[in-house]
Amino acid sequence: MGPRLSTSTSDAAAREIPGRRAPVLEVSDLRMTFGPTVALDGVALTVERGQVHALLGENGSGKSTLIKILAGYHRPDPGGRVLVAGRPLPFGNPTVADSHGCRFVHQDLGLVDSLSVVENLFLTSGFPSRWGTIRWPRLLRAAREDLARVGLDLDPRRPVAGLSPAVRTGLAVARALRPGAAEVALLVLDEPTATLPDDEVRQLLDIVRAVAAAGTGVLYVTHHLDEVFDVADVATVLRDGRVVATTPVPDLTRGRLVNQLLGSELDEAHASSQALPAPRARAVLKVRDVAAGPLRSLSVQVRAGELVGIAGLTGSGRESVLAAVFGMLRAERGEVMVNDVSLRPGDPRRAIDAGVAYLPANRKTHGGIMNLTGAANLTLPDLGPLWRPPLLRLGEERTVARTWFAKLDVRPAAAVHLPLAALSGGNQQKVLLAKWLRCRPRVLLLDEPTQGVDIGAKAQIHQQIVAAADGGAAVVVSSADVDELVALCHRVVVLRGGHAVAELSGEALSVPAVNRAALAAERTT
Ligand SMILES: Nc1ncnc2c1ncn2[C@@H]1O[C@H](COP(=O)(O)OP(=O)(O)OP(=O)(O)O)[C@@H](O)[C@H]1O
Repeated sequence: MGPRLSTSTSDAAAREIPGRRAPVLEVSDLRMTFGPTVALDGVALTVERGQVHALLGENGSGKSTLIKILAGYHRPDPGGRVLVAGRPLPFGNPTVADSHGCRFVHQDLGLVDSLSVVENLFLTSGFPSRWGTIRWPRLLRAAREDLARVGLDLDPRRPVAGLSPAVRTGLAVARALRPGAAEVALLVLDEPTATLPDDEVRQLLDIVRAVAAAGTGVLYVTHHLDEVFDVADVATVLRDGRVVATTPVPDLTRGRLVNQLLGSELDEAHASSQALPAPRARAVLKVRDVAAGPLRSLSVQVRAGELVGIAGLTGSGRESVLAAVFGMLRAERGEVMVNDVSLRPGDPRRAIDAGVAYLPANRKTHGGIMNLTGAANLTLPDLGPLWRPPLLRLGEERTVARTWFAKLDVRPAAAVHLPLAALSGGNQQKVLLAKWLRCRPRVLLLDEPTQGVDIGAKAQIHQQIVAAADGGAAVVVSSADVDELVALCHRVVVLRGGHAVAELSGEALSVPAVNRAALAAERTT
């Protein structure tokens, strides 16, 4: 399953040394500027066959820009060179990237929920047919082969809608690896585990190992340091568009990796352990017997100044809780009260008027407005203080934005003026969080608040969430990241099978205890 090597003279650069096959990817001197921003500055990187090569870096360090160049989406500044399995890759053409054997699985997996596994597998490549009739037996056989290639034992006729996130990601990988015009030399995975719970991360890492074992080189973008040690052979760290280091993983320690990432030591234990404020007596948010989708029943009360976590595996109902409380997802049953106001199912407007702010997990579909500036996105929900009819005081808006962006370390400094689309993914997340923190909500609902955020910024975000609670907000955080919940919350409600099966606080609150409760077969409360 090696990469096909061209024999044309223009591909003399194929550089076949007898007995040694060219690396699947060789990047040299890659530079990319967006106006005054230097996103990549002389980047060089090599991925060998069968290697898992982790690519890390702070938010805005240039990872996505590099991937977008490989995918043919961006054209870099002149001078850089990319070889795929020894063949020069022409820039700015997604089809050519594909025919050179580069495949990509982005965070947005591009699956169609209403279709089956087999239909999704053939969606992009077309269905084999004879005289206009789809040859289903052949299709199902090929689908089983595709799934087996990534170690997935799955009925291809199943609808995609019911699959867990790890299996969905595996399916997207299987689709990317479908044999096509060129054999797959390089698979690029862009933060594939951003919102996966621990047990699903393990499942996905098995898939990544299986892909590499078959000879494909894998470029694996992540912010999760544990995954580097679990799955990667080599790690390259970018900072401000430059390669800081490329190190074989056996030569790395966690401390050394953090140092490469941040340019300084970060005391992670210290950074994530916050002194939590003392909750007030008054319950601000009262949720009683709410059911919505996989969530069968949840009752919880949250006091002013209190931080409550929601934990649970995929399918436990965790992902539905905050959307149902906010009203974005119509609850089938139950009651939500904010102080004395009763919220209505499916009526987010009423929730906002009652002082509820909700940061959804999916910033692409429910998040910010990509063509508005960072400052405009920040101030959008509450323009009142900036409004002097008939004018919006733009200077004041920028000052407010600068203050908030400094608190959350939004980069670059020009983010205030830049459209949201020009910010890196992690920095977009920080802007959207700042937007709701600024509104000083009575109830703050946060779904995966630090997804895609680097380890340094995560600590800053946690500080600001705690500060919101200190200011009197009742905060509920739903996260697949159990470490985050344990570091940030007074108590954590664990869901399983749509019900709350445990509530852990004080001494009893720990990562193993939450994981045990999430996995335990029986209900413990
Ligand atoms: N379309 C664009 N226009 C202007 N600047 C851009 C554009 N895309 C990226 N940038 C800038 O290039 C730099 C690198 O961004 P990039 O998205 O590559 O970072 P990243 O390492 O992927 O970050 P993250 O971990 O947050 O996803 C950032 O300063 C970003 O603001």
